[in-house]
Amino acid sequence: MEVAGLCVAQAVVRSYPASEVGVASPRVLVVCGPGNNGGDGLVAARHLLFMGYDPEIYYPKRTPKDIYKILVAQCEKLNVRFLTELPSAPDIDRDYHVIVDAIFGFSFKGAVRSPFDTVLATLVQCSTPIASVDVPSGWDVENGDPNGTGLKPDTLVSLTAPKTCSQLFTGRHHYLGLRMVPRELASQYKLDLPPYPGTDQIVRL
Ligand SMILES: NC(=O)C1=CN([C@@H]2O[C@H](COP(=O)(O)OP(=O)(O)OC[C@H]3O[C@@H](n4cnc5c(N)ncnc54)[C@H](OP(=O)(O)O)[C@@H]3O)[C@@H](O)[C@H]2O)[C@@H](O)CC1
Ligand SMILES: [K+]
Repeated sequence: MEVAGLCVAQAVVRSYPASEVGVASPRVLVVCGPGNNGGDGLVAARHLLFMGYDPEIYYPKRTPKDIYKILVAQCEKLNVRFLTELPSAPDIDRDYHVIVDAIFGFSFKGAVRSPFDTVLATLVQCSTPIASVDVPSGWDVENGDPNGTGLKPDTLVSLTAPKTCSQLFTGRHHYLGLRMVPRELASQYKLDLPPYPGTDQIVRL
């Protein structure tokens, strides 16, 4: 999860460099869900801070497991702000340069339940670019967003290997991250993963 979050932070900085955003510390709204996808978001927020960005976190459903408590405590110690409410779409568009969607990953299924139904309804209305972690939240992991009413991320950070739904991603930036698939596993599952450049943990697809 630590490496996954680092990959996400690197992808955000590459897609939205401060020089292009036009401010010294781009403001990032990191929206976290209750599982490991949300954990990736908590880690990414911390790394974004160290990369000179200005992250804030909305984490409405906290799973009481030590791993998440520790990740929250690390952010709190660094004075990363946790929002008690998700701002409205116009306020998000006014106040943030990027949204990190770390709500659901590959374990999402069925209809979106509260409180994330209203969270996604707000994010869908935003024009701020969205960087989705592993799977655009609300998309079916296999079939994506057949009705075209869900999130339309500008960046997708696929982790380990792109999920089937990533074939339907139409945003500008697609990265693969988590450079730690054993060769035997890649061969067993016939994963045709691209080489990572140099020492990078992400590769642009
Ligand atoms: N190699 C790996 O494994 C690595 C995995 N990594 C990351 O982990 C991600 C997978 O994490 P995961 O398995 O914890 O689940 P995830 O996708 O975050 O969401 C599940 C949570 O969502 C909820 N939920 C589900 N459906 C719902 C619905 N319809 N409506 C509402 N809620 C719903 C459900 O909560 P519940 O409501 O059941 O309490 C559950 O807690 C993966 O995509 C990648 O990002 C990397 O960190 C490192 C390497
Ligand atoms: K996601």
